[in-house]
Amino acid sequence: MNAENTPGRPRAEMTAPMHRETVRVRPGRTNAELAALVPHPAADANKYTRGHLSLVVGSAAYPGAACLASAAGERAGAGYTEVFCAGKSMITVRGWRPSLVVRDWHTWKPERIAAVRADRPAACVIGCGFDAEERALTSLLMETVRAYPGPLLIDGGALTLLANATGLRLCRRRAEAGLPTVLTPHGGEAARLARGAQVDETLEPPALACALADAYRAVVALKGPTTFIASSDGAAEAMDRGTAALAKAGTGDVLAGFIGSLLAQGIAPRDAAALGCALHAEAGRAAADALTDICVSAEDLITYLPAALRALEP
Ligand SMILES: NC(=O)C1=CN([C@@H]2O[C@H](COP(=O)(O)OP(=O)(O)OC[C@H]3O[C@@H](n4cnc5c(N)ncnc54)[C@H](OP(=O)(O)O)[C@@H]3O)[C@@H](O)[C@H]2O)[C@@H](O)CC1
Ligand SMILES: Nc1ncnc2c1ncn2[C@@H]1O[C@H](COP(=O)(O)OP(=O)(O)O)[C@@H](O)[C@H]1O
Repeated sequence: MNAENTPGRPRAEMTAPMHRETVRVRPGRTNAELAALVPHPAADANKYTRGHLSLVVGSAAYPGAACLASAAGERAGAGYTEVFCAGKSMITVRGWRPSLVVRDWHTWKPERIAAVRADRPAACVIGCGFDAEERALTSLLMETVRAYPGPLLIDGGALTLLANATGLRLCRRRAEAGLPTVLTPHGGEAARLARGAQVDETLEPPALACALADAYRAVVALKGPTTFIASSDGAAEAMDRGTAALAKAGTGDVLAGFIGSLLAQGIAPRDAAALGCALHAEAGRAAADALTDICVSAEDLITYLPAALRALEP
């Protein structure tokens, strides 16, 4: 890595020519900018004031994704982490971490969640470990997009189920109601979202992130070796702190848990995406320093989150 690319150093904004479109690409944020966003608990905090994170995750096919996302959410600071998963996944999630509150996702009623208040922040993560072939999950997703009254992060198989005219309309309706949505696609999921919104899926990643953000009226973190974070202002923020050690199954589920937890603690959606992605990348670096870039797995990112937080400190 050359000195210009050292994480945490301020770099200049550039206008990059993109495939068939030009978007502004902003450099990633500095350590000081990110450290200022970290939600340290107030002295009089309780588990409810620290943020209520609901995760609707983990089909019977993928209980591991529920474990990873929810443990990441808890580790990143949410005060009350509640997991709604397939009945068959419950025993796995409970056994993995007893501090998680685990329920059958048939009991998930997004419309019964009280409106999110500044002194009782909350957020929902949906889709990690969704099996997109399981069509019954479409109604669970669409009902959540329609009725969840706070910030909502959509990841994994739910992105595939969202990529159609109904998903597009419901996301736009959330934006009109002032409810933030964050989408965290990898390259394959981004292409599906693009097809669902009649966006050109061959755009270069920064332009694609911006186009998806505009179409779905959402904050989009398009993941890859460099992750591009966009909202509908036409600029993409480049987060290039990562390492190839992160290229293993399950690391995206951990990222969804980190960002969801920051949303649940009241951080604004674009800031939560920027801070969550940077912490995830720094955790990958710290884990690779200790374990080598060969041996890191998704669970290690949860273990190394404290090192990532310290890496941002001035
Ligand atoms: N432990 C667990 O329980 C885990 C559970 N998980 C859960 O599994 C569910 C399915 O998610 P998934 O990502 O495994 O598969 P899916 O999105 O159906 O398709 C993948 C296809 O997309 C394409 N593709 C193109 N670019 C790509 C890119 N950059 N990165 C990746 N793929 C890219 C590529 O197609 P190709 O280019 O080969 O044609 C590839 O074949 C989801 O709910 C997730 O949360 C996982 O998180 C793992 C740990
Ligand atoms: N070569 C790489 N360099 C840096 N980060 C990477 C690299 N490959 C993958 N990542 C990161 O790892 C994560 C993978 O997420 P994802 O593909 O959704 O995994 P999964 O679905 O298995 O959980 C993303 O945050 C991505 O940015």
